[in-house]
Amino acid sequence: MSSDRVTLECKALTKTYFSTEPPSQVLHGIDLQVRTGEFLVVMGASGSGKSTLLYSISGMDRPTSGNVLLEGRELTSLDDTEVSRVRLTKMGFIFQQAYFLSNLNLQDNILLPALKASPNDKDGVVKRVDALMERFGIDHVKRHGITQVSGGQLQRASICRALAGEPAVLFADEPTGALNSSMSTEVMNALTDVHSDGTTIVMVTHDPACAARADRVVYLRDGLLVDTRDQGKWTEAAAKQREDDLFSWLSDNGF
Ligand SMILES: Nc1ncnc2c1ncn2[C@@H]1O[C@H](COP(=O)(O)OP(=O)(O)OP(=O)(O)O)[C@@H](O)[C@H]1O
Repeated sequence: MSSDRVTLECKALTKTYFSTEPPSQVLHGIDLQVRTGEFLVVMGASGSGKSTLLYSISGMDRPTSGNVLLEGRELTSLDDTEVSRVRLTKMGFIFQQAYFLSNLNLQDNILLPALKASPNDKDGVVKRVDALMERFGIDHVKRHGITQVSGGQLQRASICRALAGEPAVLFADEPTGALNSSMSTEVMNALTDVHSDGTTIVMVTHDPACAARADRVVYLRDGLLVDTRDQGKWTEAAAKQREDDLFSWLSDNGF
């Protein structure tokens, strides 16, 4: 359930890639507010700029102009070291491919960033990570290597790692993109759970079934936000209807 407070905001955000000839402007002035506790999904056709938007508002990349504010703090004026610190302590990330170190077991991979963020709170971090792994059903594989678990387990481990530092916002870029449909449901159930705890989530997805879980969906076309859809709270009972409604809204937008 989202509140009236705003956790993340961008204003007049633009992004031009100068590595191409000619340079290509991908974002053309995005204004967006993400409320505290909100689950927001960004959709749009391939190449519309969804990942670029996600990277630009999460400090993974620098926008060309405009402002990004996290909990009221201007990110765009920080230097790279300060941005890295904000990412480590205030943000969690889940990607399509789970990036883990092959020489560490699952638990140590999950612990790594949170221990880096809070080196003086080792006991607290370990306790939190243990609780997360139990909650998301991977405590029995915590000593396994990363090639000894399923894709769904690995992605749930990514969620644990992203939440271990108690982030203000969780960013997910196609978190189910590499999963089959039952693993995808597993992961979306986990994210729905995380959201019901009050975590703010911003997710990019192509999948209407995943997007149907969100409180709100925004539609990006050629680097502009052209439509927004409030969906209210997701329930399993109404899931099919909600997916159908979302699908027709997406079709109207040319998806
Ligand atoms: N680092 C980069 N340098 C130059 N151009 C880029 C770079 N990253 C993305 N682009 C271009 O920017 C445009 C938007 O890409 P982006 O990945 O943000 O779109 P998307 O909506 O997430 O696409 P998809 O759904 O296919 O992942 C594309 O034309 C892409 O080729």
